[in-house]
Amino acid sequence: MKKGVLLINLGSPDSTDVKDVKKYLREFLMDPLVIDSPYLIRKLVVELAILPTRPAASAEAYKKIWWEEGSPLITLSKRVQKKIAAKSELPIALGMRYQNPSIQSAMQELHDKGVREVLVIPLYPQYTMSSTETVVLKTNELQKKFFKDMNLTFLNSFYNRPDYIKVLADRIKEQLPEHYDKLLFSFHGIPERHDNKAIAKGKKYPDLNIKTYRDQCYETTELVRQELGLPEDKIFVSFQSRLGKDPWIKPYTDFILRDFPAEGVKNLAIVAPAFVSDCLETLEEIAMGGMEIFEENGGEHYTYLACLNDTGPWIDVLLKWINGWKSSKS
Ligand SMILES: C=CC1=C(C)c2cc3[nH]c(cc4nc(cc5[nH]c(cc1n2)c(C)c5CCC(=O)O)C(CCC(=O)O)=C4C)c(C)c3C=C
Ligand SMILES: [Fe+2]
Ligand SMILES: [Fe+2]
Repeated sequence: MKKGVLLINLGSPDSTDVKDVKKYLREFLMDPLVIDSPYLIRKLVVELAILPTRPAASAEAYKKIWWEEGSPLITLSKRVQKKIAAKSELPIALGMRYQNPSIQSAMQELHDKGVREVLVIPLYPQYTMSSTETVVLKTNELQKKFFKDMNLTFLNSFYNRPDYIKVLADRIKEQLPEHYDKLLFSFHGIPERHDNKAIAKGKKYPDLNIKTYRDQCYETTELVRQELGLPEDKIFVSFQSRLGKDPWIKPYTDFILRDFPAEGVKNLAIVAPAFVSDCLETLEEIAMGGMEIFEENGGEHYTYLACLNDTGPWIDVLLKWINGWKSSKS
């Protein structure tokens, strides 16, 4: 059967217009794996509490980081796709969980090329319901509805794969300033409830060996720390991008950035390993907003370390995974 690869990332609005941002946020936040309340409650929260005001604020944030080619997240994901395609004989398609290019269009593209055996790579190192799980669910749904003759295999997470750890550690090392007091690993947060659901599921199905998202984030950090040969007290972990009033997993990045300078951390390097591509949450929230919080509270030097993006060694790791799958299927 002809093989192909489907890369999937989160997605961005089609433009920085408020109406496009609103459309994107509606699709994103109405996903029951992102806001996991019953439908009517979710609908009320999204339509009455979030959508009247957030799209305008988010559109302003997107304007600060938008590139000539469009959203950084999508532009970088397209570059990754092209670079992999140039080195692989398999068709490589790219879809976004929310908005465009859609997962359906990417599956159609592969199907039109005769591909019936697909490796799906959700571009999230750590799995949780709002990252990998929603991608798996959506892609399976589309397969059942439109592409019954396609067979899907998922690469479900890679937060602890040695080649991922190595490439992430190297990427950090090449950007680390000579002097810094701490290296902060800031991961995208999730509501605590989401990890509690993972714990409950793990108890019910012990054979699945389910880990919480928070534990995976700490494991990625510890493995990278060991790879870099750094002492434990040089490293700190926190969680960014809260939304709403529910408790999210702690500690919170913005609070840490606020408190670090008074604790003697004046010189900070910060990396965001929940993201393989730079995006709104890294470029605006961390590189810009984070620096502002840190400096307003007495911080002196703040260095944001960019994501893996379309760097050669990361492309080579993805190619290695793809080739491993390809040979296991032949
Ligand atoms: C309940 C809300 C949210 C959960 C849970 C959540 C989990 C989650 N998100 C990412 C990755 C990204 N999120 C991005 C933006 C973003 N995230 C939320 C909310 C939740 N995310 C919102 C409302 C937004 C939109 C922007 C805003 O208005 O602030 C992005 C950036 C997209 C871009 O276009 O650049 C990424 C990437 C992960 C990995 C994750 C769970 C682990
Ligand atoms: Fe998010
Ligand atoms: Fe944010």
